[in-house]
Amino acid sequence: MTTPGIHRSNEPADVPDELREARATIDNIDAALVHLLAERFRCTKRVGVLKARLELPPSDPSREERQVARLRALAEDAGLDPVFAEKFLKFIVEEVIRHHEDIADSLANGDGTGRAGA
Ligand SMILES: C=C(O[C@@H]1C=C(C(=O)O)C=C[C@H]1O)C(=O)O
Repeated sequence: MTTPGIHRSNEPADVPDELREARATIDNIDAALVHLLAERFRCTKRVGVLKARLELPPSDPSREERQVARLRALAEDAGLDPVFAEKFLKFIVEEVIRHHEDIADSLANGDGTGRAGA
C-alpha cells in the first residue's frame, strides 16, 4: 500500500521513513538532473551542427572561461563548492566537445544532415 504524498520507492521495507523520504527526494533530483542534461546535450548538439556548418572550432575556450566564472559565482551564492561546480562543468563540456568533433567529421565526410556549407 502507498502512503499519500510519499513517493513510491524501491527501498527495502525495513528502511526508516525519514531515510526513505530523503532518498525519494534524492531520486526526484536525480531524475531532474537526467532530464536537464538530456536537454542541454540536445541543445549543444544543435550548436555543434551550427559551428560545423560555419567552420568554427568544436571548442571555444573564451566562452568556457566566462561560463566557469559565472558558475563559480552562482555556486558560491548557492552554498555549493565552486571547485566542484567548475569540475562538473568541465566534465560536461569535455563530452560536448567530443560530440562537436564527431559532428564536424560527419559533415566533412558528407554524412549526417548533408547540409554542410548550405
Ligand atoms: C556549446 C558550445 O561548444 C563548446 C561547449 C560548451 C558548453 O558545453 O557549454 C561551451 C563552449 C564550447 O567549448 C559553444 O560554443 O557554445
